[in-house]
Amino acid sequence: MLRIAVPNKGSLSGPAADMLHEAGYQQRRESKELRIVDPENEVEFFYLRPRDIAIYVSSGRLDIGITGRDLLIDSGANAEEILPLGFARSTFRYATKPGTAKGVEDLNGLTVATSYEGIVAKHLADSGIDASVVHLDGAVETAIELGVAEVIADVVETGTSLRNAGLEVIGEPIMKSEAIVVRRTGADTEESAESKVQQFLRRLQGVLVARTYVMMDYDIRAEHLEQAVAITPGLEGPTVSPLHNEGWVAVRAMVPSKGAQRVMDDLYEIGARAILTTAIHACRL
Ligand SMILES: Nc1ncnc2c1ncn2[C@@H]1O[C@H](COP(=O)(O)OP(=O)(O)OP(=O)(O)O)[C@@H](O)[C@H]1O
Ligand SMILES: O=P(O)(O)OC[C@H]1O[C@H](OP(=O)(O)OP(=O)(O)O)[C@H](O)[C@@H]1O
Ligand SMILES: [Mg+2]
Repeated sequence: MLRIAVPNKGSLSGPAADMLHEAGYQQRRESKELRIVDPENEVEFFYLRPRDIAIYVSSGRLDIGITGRDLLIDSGANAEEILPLGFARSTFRYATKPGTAKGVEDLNGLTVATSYEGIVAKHLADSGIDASVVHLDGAVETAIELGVAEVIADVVETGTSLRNAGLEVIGEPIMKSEAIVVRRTGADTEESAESKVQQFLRRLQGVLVARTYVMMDYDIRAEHLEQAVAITPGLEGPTVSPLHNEGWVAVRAMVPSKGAQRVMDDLYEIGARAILTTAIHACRL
């Protein structure tokens, strides 16, 4: 049975459960459940604090886990990213009251409050900056107002929390994060478990593709086919079938959903008609 760690709370929890559900896995019915078995798929899910997941996985007790890239790096655990999942995207940045500092080079002698001590201590050391780091559990934006630090380093998505606290980002982002699948570094799983891991990853990749592509069908005169194929190259090449109406062909290709309307406009311009897009519910590439 494959043992998988899933975030139990926070920004990662809901989207991770949705993705697993879309991939055909059973998920817990209520948020107090700590583990569930999905016997049909031979998988056991453990609902753990996102911050702890890389540590459990690195211990070898759990095969894989879903966590944030920033949390993995912060933990310093012996685990590696094996698949980015495209949700819970954020940046990790320094911020201060306007006028305190312009960049990381101005942080010497200051105190930085953060929940991500591992990332910050390493970044300061790598930048040759001698600053103190104070660890807080969350809501670090308030630390400056309350005099605990002059600088914070935190997750920034929309920037709303920073604006509300009257803070502004300084310097370049320390890192970009998103939800990821992690696995113990150098895990030498036995063959049957390895094939289960690969099947799990293929299912999640299928969800990612289904979320980012649509299926496009259209009819076009054969003499414009090459132009049309250049617009909709598909993944391995589009399917082209003859139409009963002589001189016309039907084309079917996967197209990134972002920009699908523009693709339809371009196809129409070169003479394509009956252009349809349909959602993809699941796929294996
Ligand atoms: N506003 C946000 N937008 C996108 N991702 C976020 C946001 N806040 C946190 N994350 C991501 O969520 C992960 C942190 O999860 P964690 O559960 O520890 O914090 P949280 O989502 O802030 O929840 P909590 O309410 O418990 O603080 C990190 O990978 C982080 O980058
Ligand atoms: O840029 P924004 O869109 O405002 O998002 C970033 C904020 O979201 C998270 O906080 P959360 O609400 O989880 O509270 P926390 O600080 O207690 O973790 C994160 O720690 C930032 O504070
Ligand atoms: Mg938080």
